[in-house]
Amino acid sequence: MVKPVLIAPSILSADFARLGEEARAMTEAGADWLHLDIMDGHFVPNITFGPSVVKALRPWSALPFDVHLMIGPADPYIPAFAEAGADRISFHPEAGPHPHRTVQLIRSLGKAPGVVLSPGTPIAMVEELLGDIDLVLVMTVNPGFGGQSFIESQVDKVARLREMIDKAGLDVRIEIDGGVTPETAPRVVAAGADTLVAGTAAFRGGPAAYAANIAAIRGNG
Ligand SMILES: O=C(CO)[C@H](O)[C@H](O)COP(=O)(O)O
Ligand SMILES: [Co+2]
Repeated sequence: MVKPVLIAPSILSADFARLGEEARAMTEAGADWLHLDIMDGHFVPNITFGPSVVKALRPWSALPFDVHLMIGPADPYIPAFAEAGADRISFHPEAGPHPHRTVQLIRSLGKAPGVVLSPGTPIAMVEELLGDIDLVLVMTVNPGFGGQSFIESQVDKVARLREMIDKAGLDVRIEIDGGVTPETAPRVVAAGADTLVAGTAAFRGGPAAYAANIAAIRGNG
């Protein structure tokens, strides 16, 4: 199933003192979704922000908010992120003992569930959930920080996952997160990805460069 490639800039690389303006600038520059990285200093070795910041950002952009939870446990906080304005909520299956229950919770709140595979996490961790989710987020860096180098071995994982999804006739997006640049993007798209998160490559150069950055990642640069 071929889908148009969507670009989801991660505001992890935005100017945190001007987050609202940054969200608006990325929206006007042609982004498809805004990716919001939630880190708790426990599941990953970094801390970002919580539902109150998601809520504060909501008036600045009408784009879908793609919330990437790097928190453990995730379930107790999911209703607050849904209430704050998340449209899509993805979680790491290692964050709790019952990932299918987490999928059900996200769905019950009217949001699109996604499961995240870290570089060391096998496809088997999502296989039984594929029929119930909207998206698999394949991480091409270890979660926790922006600006890391793309991990090449994950390209083959994307290809295997695409084959599995297509063989089952499922409508599940494959999103890539970490080290996405105009150079790495075409390789993951060729392997079957249809949604690209970009932090560093989307926000470099400041607001005047955002439209060109997005076009370059999309392959129209
Ligand atoms: O989830 C993340 C890190 O855990 C970020 O979304 C990701 O790292 C984006 O940043 P960059 O494009 O700079 O790698
Ligand atoms: Co992310």
